[in-house]
Amino acid sequence: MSFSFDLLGQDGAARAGMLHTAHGDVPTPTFMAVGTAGTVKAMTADAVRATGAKIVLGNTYHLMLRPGAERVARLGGLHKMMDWPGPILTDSGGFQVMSLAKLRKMDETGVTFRSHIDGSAHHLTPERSMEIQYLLDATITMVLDECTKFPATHEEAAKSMRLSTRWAKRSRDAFVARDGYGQFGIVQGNVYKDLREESAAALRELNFEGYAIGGLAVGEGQEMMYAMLDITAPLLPTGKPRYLMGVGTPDDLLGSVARGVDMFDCVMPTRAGRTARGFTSHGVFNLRNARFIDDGTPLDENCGCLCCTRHTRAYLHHLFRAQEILGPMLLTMHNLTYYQRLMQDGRVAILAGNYDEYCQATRAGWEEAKH
Ligand SMILES: NCc1cc(CSc2ccccc2)c2nc(N)[nH]c(=O)c2c1
Ligand SMILES: [Zn+2]
Repeated sequence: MSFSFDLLGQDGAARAGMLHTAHGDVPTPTFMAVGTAGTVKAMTADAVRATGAKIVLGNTYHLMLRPGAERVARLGGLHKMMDWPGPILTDSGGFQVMSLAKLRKMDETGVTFRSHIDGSAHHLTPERSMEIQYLLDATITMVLDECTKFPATHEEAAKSMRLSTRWAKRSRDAFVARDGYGQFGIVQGNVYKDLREESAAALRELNFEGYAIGGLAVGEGQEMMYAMLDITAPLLPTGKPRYLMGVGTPDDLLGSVARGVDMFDCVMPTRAGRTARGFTSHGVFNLRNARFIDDGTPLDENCGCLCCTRHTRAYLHHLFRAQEILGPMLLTMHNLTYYQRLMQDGRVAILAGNYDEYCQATRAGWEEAKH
């Protein structure tokens, strides 16, 4: 079956859809759990499935360095290695090189860098990034791009975006098309309307299976991010999925879905789970806070996850104070479940035509934790 996206409903700019892939279907809007080095941190594959997640992320940069793309392929691919038979989206590696690698140099051919793990030298080109994602057997492949720094002048942003556009063409030419597999272009252009328009138009020419909006959530703030979504989302094909990279908080997700985004990823729920921060329908709680020491109630009474149905806030408080590994495990499980519920309930609201009311009620619930 082919890689396809069904648009099932709209409420203003918000969309509800179904993504069909070789590894299964994904209802949208959807939140993708980040499994950077071939694992969603502190979670077994069964635990990730139990959160309601349908698609997870892998990372070209981390996996090419360790255990190595050819080794993953020899071992049967990332799905087999992770025991995750569902769809996997892999980032192309450029973003991580610029944020993690040492001695990096970028030129027209690609990016040269040394591994942050063992100092070995690497040259990542659009062609090599596509080959690595093929070896990983990624369901959705991302083009190699440059995430323009923020802030950037119009000239810097134009130069960076045009390099990404040339790399997108080379990535598209190097992509091995297969039934049920897709490749996404990544719109750049920083905070400049004309550059976002130029980037989107060039990428539409290459007829990708989906489109990501890159270069946001890089310090511009929510207001500017929303302004760029209002400009960029309408430039993308209505019948193809839109993925906002590296976003965000629960509030970011509600506002970005309202502006036409279908797919998200962020380390926020997993990282917060490891640092005792729980996202709930009543707001964010720091479970290390002494006020939870005798609190025998569930973290979130509206949540059906194992953490909320079998344990209490007092137990979570104890686990984090005692630095027990079960603390991060349970809270990661909960946070990912909360993010999935946000998307699932949002999708129902979009299909029912009351997404605005859903957002208002959800935000009102978050206020409770502040009192
Ligand atoms: N902070 C925003 C952000 C995040 C990511 C990383 S998203 C990710 C992370 C891990 C695994 C899979 C995807 C990006 N990736 C690319 N290729 N381009 C961007 O502009 C960009 C911007
Ligand atoms: Zn829960």
